[in-house]
Amino acid sequence: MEILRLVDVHHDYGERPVLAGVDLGVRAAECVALLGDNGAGKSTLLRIAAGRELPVRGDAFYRDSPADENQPHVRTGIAAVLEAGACYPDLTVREHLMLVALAHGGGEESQATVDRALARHRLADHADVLPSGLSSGLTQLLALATAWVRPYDLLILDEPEQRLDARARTELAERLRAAKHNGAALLIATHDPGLAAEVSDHTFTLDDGQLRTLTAP
Ligand SMILES: Nc1ncnc2c1ncn2[C@@H]1O[C@H](COP(=O)(O)OP(=O)(O)OP(=O)(O)O)[C@@H](O)[C@H]1O
Repeated sequence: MEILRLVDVHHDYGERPVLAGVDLGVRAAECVALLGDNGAGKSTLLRIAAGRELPVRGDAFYRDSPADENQPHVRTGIAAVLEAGACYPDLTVREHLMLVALAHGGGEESQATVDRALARHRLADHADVLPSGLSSGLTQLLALATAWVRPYDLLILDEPEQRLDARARTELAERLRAAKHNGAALLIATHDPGLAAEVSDHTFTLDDGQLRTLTAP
């Protein structure tokens, strides 16, 4: 079944159209990757898919109901790591992840879940560090780790590879494939065609506000 569906989505910020009739479906256990030039509209599309922004025309559906982050079931089901997330300056890496795990109902399992996420994101040695003490790559890994300590069935990531070194990028691809094999639907925007080729079932470029198929299975 389609977890995410965009139907004839149009969006603009004033005069210039950013999205001009986008149709897209993402099924369970499927990854869709978006490539495209700077300013092509990828982040805009992802924000609409995550229910953080309403399109000026057309519809975005999460599991057949409007994708609207004000709805609790949408926040429960969609894990989105988009533009640089907000950090609490006085919470450590571990405390950030515990906060997310507990807020999403992790309960007694949260500690073990967070320990696994720290290890898998190479953050174990930085668990007690404050955000101001993290490098840009480790900050990105913390943002990505927040999605791994909570349940979701739709994962939306905007340029998840940014600022990661080669090994971290390889590990990211492994985690994304694992998430897909566990049944999640994935939508990612990336400037790394290699990452798209490694993890996606369908890759599109966003050009003149429209999706064009780059590869098909
Ligand atoms: N909040 C906003 N207000 C006004 N214009 C915006 C806003 N957000 C995006 N835009 C504009 O919409 C267009 C698409 O931006 P968007 O960030 O979606 O592109 P992108 O494909 O993600 O780019 P990049 O690869 O550089 O991240 C750009 O021209 C951008 O300047």
